Amino acid sequence: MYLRKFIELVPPPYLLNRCIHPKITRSKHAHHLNNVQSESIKPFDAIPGLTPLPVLGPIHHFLPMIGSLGHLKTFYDLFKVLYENYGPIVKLSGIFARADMVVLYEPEDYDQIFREEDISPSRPGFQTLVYYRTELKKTIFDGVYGLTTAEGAQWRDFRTKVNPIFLKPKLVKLYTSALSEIADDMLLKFKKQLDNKNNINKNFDEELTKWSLESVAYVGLGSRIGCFKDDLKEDDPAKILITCAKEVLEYTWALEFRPSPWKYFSTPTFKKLMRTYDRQWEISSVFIKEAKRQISERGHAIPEEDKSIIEKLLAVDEKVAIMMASEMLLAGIDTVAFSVTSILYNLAVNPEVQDKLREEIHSENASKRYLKACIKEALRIYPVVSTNLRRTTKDHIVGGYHIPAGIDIMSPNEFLSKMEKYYPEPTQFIPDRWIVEKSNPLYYGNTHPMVTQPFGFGVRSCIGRRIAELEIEILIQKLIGELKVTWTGPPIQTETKVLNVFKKPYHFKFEQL
Ligand code: HEM
Repeated sequence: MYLRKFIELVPPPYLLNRCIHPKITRSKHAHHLNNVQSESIKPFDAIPGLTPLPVLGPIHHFLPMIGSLGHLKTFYDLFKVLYENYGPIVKLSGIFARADMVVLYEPEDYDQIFREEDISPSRPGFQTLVYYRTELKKTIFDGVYGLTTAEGAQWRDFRTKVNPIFLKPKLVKLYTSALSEIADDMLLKFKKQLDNKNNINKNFDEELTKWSLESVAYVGLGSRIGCFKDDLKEDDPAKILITCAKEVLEYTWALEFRPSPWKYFSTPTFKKLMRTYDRQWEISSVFIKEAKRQISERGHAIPEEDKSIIEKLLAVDEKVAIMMASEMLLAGIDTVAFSVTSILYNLAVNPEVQDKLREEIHSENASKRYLKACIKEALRIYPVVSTNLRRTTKDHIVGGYHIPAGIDIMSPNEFLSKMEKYYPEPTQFIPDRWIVEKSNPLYYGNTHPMVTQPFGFGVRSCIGRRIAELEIEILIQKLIGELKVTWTGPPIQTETKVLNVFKKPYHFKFEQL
């Protein structure tokens, strides 16, 4: 029953193409065109791009062998092929069961839309999670739909409540000592396995995921959850959360980025995903209730500046605290683990950069200037999120075309960040470009500020940025301060599975200094 209701809310792609645009936006569109025709603005339909087949949409372009785009492994490859075939503005209709999309390759063009939309920015979330929160569990969530899935006034209301808590550098810094302890545990794990290179590489992403989960859970759930225990049983809350994080990505990829009829009936994968969200919510609630109990036992008479994120969230509302924990577990595990892998890989294949960083780590220099530059450079070359996204809420005229409301605008940041046009030696890992003087040709400020946006843009940008940066800085300082890292295999490859991921096997070698 729920499902049918949801289908009415979110029509399938071919219906979106046929009815929503013609009926809702085209009327506006036609009116608008009457006004702008004389100014030679081209209509939305004239934007070059993939031609859809009836019912199938443009999926045939992606089919291996017969598709015009071939078998693409990453969003980077997709954006490259589209750019080469169609130029700086490309339309995609009915892909991934979503609304029409337009890729804008000129930073000035998407800058214009992102800015004009930044009062109440809309970014469509995973539709399966939207369904879970707004339909299946509507009565539980009761209007508290989280940052990744809420839109309009509900998003604004939630973000306004949590912004002052997450964006205060002083508050985030309170976590330095706990995050250092967690990084020490990670370092110890690496050190124990130094003699066993195969083991390190086999378990590399799993161990790093445990570290990022342990770190973000400490912030979001208020206690150590014990991811590093040697004998984690299947029913251990830490083990359940590790499994949930993995399953969310796997099932979301299968349901939202591959053809799936989940909107018409509950497929087995869809049911599994709903159960995964249930388990994650239940575990988060248990931890949050425990944190609440401990705080009320201790009493609230401590200085405001010493209060933790969880305490401040609980002061807003218990449901907001659980929802925010759930968001952190969703958005703060793989993103951070991927970014650390990228930094370590780039340091491993650039030993002179690694030496320079180690020198800074061992010095008295507290600015961490070079470390921060290394992180920025790794996020430029390997951003975990390849593209930023906004859904238009009004009409725009961009690049000579009319773009109506309801269109997903994509900025291909990863693709642009690797273009010679924007960065000299774009595929080289050169952290210095983030710190050299203006007169130096490498100076990052020579490029448009919208080209590289690893944490997104404006008021809807990543709320966990400061936490992520702190976690990464602490871990990299510890690892590079004590270990030498090299890479002994062919260049690392990425693929896109919702987020960018590195392909296995890994070829890291760590040595004690
Ligand atoms: C290196 C690590 C990370 C990267 C590269 C990253 C990147 C991003 C990006 C690109 C967005 C979309 C922003 C936009 O649309 O403008 C985003 C949103 C978000 N991120 Fe992160 N993120 C990271 C870590 C984290 C962490 C650790 C947390 C939680 C503590 C987190 C929580 C969120 C949330 C809740 C949103 C949705 C914000 C909203 O819609 O208001 N992220 N992130």
